[in-house]
Amino acid sequence: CSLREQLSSVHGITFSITALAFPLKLNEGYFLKTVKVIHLNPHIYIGDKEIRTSVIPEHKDPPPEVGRSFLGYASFKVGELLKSKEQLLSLSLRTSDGGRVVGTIEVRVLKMGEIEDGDTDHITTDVQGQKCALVYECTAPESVSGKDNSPFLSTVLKNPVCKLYRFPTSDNKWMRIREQMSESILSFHIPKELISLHIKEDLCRNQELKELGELSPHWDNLRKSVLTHCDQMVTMYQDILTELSKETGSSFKSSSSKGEKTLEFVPINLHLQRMHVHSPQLKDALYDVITVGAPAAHFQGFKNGGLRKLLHRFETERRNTGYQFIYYSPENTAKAKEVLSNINQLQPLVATHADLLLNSASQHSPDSLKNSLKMLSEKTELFVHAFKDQLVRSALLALYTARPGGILKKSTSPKDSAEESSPQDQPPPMRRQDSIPHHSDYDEEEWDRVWANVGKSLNCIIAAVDKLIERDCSSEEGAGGGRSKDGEKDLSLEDSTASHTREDWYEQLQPLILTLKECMGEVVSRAKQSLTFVLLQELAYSLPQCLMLTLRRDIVFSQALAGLVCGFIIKLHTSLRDPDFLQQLGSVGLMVQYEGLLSTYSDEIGMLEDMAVGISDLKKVAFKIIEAKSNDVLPVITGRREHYVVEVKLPATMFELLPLQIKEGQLLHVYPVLFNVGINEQQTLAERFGDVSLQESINQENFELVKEYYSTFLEKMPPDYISHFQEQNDLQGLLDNLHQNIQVKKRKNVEIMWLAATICRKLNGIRFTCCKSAKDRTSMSVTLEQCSILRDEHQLHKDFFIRALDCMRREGCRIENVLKNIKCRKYAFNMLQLMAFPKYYRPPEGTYGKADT
Ligand SMILES: O=P(O)(O)O[C@H]1[C@H](O)[C@@H](O)[C@H](O)[C@H](O)[C@@H]1OP(=O)(O)O
Repeated sequence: CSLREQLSSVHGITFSITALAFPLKLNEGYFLKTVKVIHLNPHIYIGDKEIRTSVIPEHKDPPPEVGRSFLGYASFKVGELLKSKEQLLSLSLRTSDGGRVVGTIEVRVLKMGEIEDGDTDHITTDVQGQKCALVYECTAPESVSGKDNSPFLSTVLKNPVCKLYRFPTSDNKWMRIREQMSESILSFHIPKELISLHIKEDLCRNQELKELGELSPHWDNLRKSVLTHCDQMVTMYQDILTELSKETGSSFKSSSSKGEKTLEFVPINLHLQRMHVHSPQLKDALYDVITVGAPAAHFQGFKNGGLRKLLHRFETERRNTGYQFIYYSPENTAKAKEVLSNINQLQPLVATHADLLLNSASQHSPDSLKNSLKMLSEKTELFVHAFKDQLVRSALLALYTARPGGILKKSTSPKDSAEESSPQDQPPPMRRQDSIPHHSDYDEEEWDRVWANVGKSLNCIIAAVDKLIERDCSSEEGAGGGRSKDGEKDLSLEDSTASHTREDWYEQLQPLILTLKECMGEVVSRAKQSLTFVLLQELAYSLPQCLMLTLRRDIVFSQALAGLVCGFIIKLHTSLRDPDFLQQLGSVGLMVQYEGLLSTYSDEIGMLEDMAVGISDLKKVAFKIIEAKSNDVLPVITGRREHYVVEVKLPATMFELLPLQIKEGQLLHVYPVLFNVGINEQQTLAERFGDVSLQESINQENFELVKEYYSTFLEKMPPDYISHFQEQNDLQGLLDNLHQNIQVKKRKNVEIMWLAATICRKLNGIRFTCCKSAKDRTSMSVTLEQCSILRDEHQLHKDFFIRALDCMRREGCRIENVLKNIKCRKYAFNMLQLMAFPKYYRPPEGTYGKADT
């Protein structure tokens, strides 16, 4: 510290000195291990001025072990070092009496990160001797106003840690801050839900593969091999689920467990980080950030990169390798899964409505019959519509050629780029587009006939119902409504007519319903088989690799989804009384903004590649809010890999507050975006010797997504709201600024994160901050964000900005987070690392150091 103070007064040279003070070459095990007790005291000169560097404050007596552990002195002139050819001095280390040489020490110039930009006023943000205003712990998680932790939220959030602070405002009043950090049982609940769904989906697909019918030997062998692997995968998912189910009541996976196989689906160190501000003359305000380790497949590792690269490479290879299978584009494969899922849902639905119609017929109730018919017609139309896809036709043909004896006799020229011919028992040639075959003998119209029969039989039912109702009316009129002339009911006549027509209605409709079901069965069986054949192609290429990629994607998605659901529920809960928010939720959807602090160097490249795909996959999720009918308010997930619906349950009193459409089950969408800025020493290396293009393209792509979201927001929210919103917020200005910052290619441009976070908060979105473990860098970032908000929105006294920041980092929730993860109260940074960090991301002295992470 004294060195820093002295150096900072020497203009122009501080940078080199700070850089010099720490990287004394201590990378040999011996030195590293002993440096703490050696008290290596080189004398540093600036010009003629000698500066002592010592770990022992000059005014204090050396601790007793110094005599035993003191190794030696060395001194040098900075000028000499700077002038030296290699920027390196090799010095003899002498005993304290200046006699014996006890070793050598190398001193070299090292330029790191911001230090190079001349930003060297201090290594850490600590202001020595200036304690923060006030901080104390509180056990109960009550809010400043005592309102924001309802029993509902506490069913999801667990083990809160709370800290209270008091900081002065610029007009010398006090603001009170409650910082809260809670873990969530969703960390485990969502992965379990999701894995169960994967098992269900995969079992169903495996069954459909088995039911594909007779295939020619080539395809049959392929199917057998696919089934063997797929069954193994299901077993693996089942084992993981069994293991996870043993973790009853768990709500936290520590950073040190990130590589554990059985916990792979669980997000790392997931927490709600909340700041509740109560400042004089201003409204109370809540600021939430979900902090979580970047969703990534740590157990599988990053040797070959992460999902973004792996998926791209896999798809390119698959497209270019016309070998033993038919190539369907990812879009077509996804469509096949969608149609299959629609069929599986719609067929039983149509069957149910058909039975309800018969039920109405047997009750002889015209109104009920009309209603049942309406429902049946609607569902049957949806059913018919589900098959209206060229893919079903081409898949039928492909399957036809794969049946025994179904060899292609001649190829026709492709109708469009998505349909080319492909001989089946021999490897097809290389092709870049979908290689769907054609067959001259194939009767395409047969499918049309089968398909049209569903519509035709529905029409028959409609006509029959109309006729029955018509006849019923006229017979009632003819019979005088069953009344005698004097107005008395002629019971005997009514009874006989009723029993006759009741029997008639049921009997007349029943065969028609049977025909409809048969026609549907025929369509379903053909379409299902053909689309399952498309899925077989997806699995056929590079089988184990394909399944490992699916597993990796499932793992990453599960971690991302757990965080999202947690964020969504908290956001919904805190904004339930805000009608503008609810309107935005229903009509625009919610922006979910992720701040990534990963470096684009070494393993973290792979993590970032995983994270980018995991977050982008969240687009496939929609939320639905339902009324809780019991004490079980945990969310339920339905759907399949291409599309999930998360049902969030709200207690009746809260559910009542929702707009009608949402109460009626409107699907609520989310718009995930990710901005990443690496800040550590690894990022310095990436910038110097590596590649930052991954970060650049992610930021660029996601900026476009934010822009799109904002235009939808402007379009869908009411004009009055928008004009008020625009008066209050210069969102366009922020967007332009963000865009410029993304374009400018400045090193460690943390402005990008601040702007993206501000845009998200202004647009009522959900904030996330992530690094590898959500422990060290994340803690620096969220505390900085909190203090910046206090400064910009709550008039924190400017002299207290750094003190508040240090105070939060030293004594706030985040150091507890570190403790909770690694059982040690130290951020896992060393001096060298911190020198590379942007200034405001450095924790105070004494809070960081070697930690066994
Ligand atoms: O929470 P993180 O910032 O991902 O923790 C890092 C830390 O930044 C780094 O300095 C340290 O060397 C470790 O790699 C930490 O990661 P762990 O996952 O090991 O906690």
